Amino acid sequence: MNPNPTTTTFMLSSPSEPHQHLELESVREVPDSHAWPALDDHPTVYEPVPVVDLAGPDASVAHLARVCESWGAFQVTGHGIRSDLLERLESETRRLFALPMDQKLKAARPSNGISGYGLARISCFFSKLMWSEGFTISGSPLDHALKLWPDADPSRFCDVMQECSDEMKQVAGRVVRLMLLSMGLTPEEMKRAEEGTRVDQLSAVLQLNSYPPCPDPNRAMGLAAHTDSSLVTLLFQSGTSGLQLLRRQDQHGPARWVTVPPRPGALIVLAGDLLQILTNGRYKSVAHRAVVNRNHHRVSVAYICGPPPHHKLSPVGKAASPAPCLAYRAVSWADYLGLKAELFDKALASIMVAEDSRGDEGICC
Ligand SMILES: C=C1C[C@]23C[C@@]1(O)CC[C@H]2[C@@]12CCC[C@@](C)(C(=O)O1)[C@H]2[C@@H]3C(=O)O
Ligand SMILES: O=C(O)CCC(=O)C(=O)O
Ligand SMILES: [Fe+2]
Repeated sequence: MNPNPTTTTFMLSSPSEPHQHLELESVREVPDSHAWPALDDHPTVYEPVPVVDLAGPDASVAHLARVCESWGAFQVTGHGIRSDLLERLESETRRLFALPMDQKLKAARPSNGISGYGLARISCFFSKLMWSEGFTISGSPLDHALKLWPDADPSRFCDVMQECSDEMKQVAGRVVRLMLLSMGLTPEEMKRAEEGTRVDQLSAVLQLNSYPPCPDPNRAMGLAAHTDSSLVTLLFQSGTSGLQLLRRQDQHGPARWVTVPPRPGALIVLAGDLLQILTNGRYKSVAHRAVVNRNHHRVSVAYICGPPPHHKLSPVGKAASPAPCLAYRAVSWADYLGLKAELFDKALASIMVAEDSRGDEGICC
């Protein structure tokens, strides 16, 4: 599957690209720099996205295994994160993106850095710019808050971001554990799978996304199709739809985009590439994208979480059919991010163990 039909090898030349930091909200017409040629690459269909209630019987491992295998994503309720905290998360995210561009640029992400304000990192793989802005928080949000609001109390922003990260970590830890339990691993395999993936070990970045209203939504792309590099991503979306999952009913069936409708209080779980590696290809990462709309300013916040950056994750359990053996070599999140930055949607394939060399390496199961 190539979730990125418009991917090119074209790299945007430099940060001085003239339209890179457009104030999108004041643009009356989609400029050529932001006009995407092929948005209808697959049909968009309605299909109810599975819901897993962490506080109810839905959280059964058998149900979860089916959902992970056939969707790689679900809405999660009963997670215990208070709705007033999620409301504050949304309003602080909106407050950040409502700042004037020159203020946001004071907290710009350095060219080789992780944290700060800027275009989606995947932008360099596409010839067109996306109709969105992003802000990545890795570690403490304090330095960012001081740059964004030099004359105001930073705690208003920092407390919400910190509290949300802490709560989302707990939810992510529970979800990852349930996913591993749902694989029916041997006790030995389970022990190995839990190394680096227990709740107290998880590390994460918080990605704030903003999608201003767009005068011609059929020609613009909010965030192009991609998979996250995480074990799992927990996504909060505001009351406007925009997130779409690329779904295939079976391996050879046609792909289509399925919209994830906003569900008050729910978070969305997206399986990431590291989950695909850890589960030996059984639970595949889900390709997703964000589309834009004419009237509403949508925001979303992704808690992108994985093992400690330098922990080497290796596959557990039998490889998903048809591959009979170990499918991926062990890799750390830090190294995998390097591959992703270079190879984008070819990163997973680059760490696959070639079928004919599996036996020679003594790693055939
Ligand atoms: C830890 C990370 C995951 C991420 C790259 C990053 O270093 C920080 C931002 C993350 C993000 C968020 C938007 C989508 C995405 C593909 C991107 O371009 O930046 C993800 C990256 C990822 O999951 O690989
Ligand atoms: O805004 C969305 O719905 C998707 C965001 C996303 O995919 C990401 O931040 O990785
Ligand atoms: Fe994503």
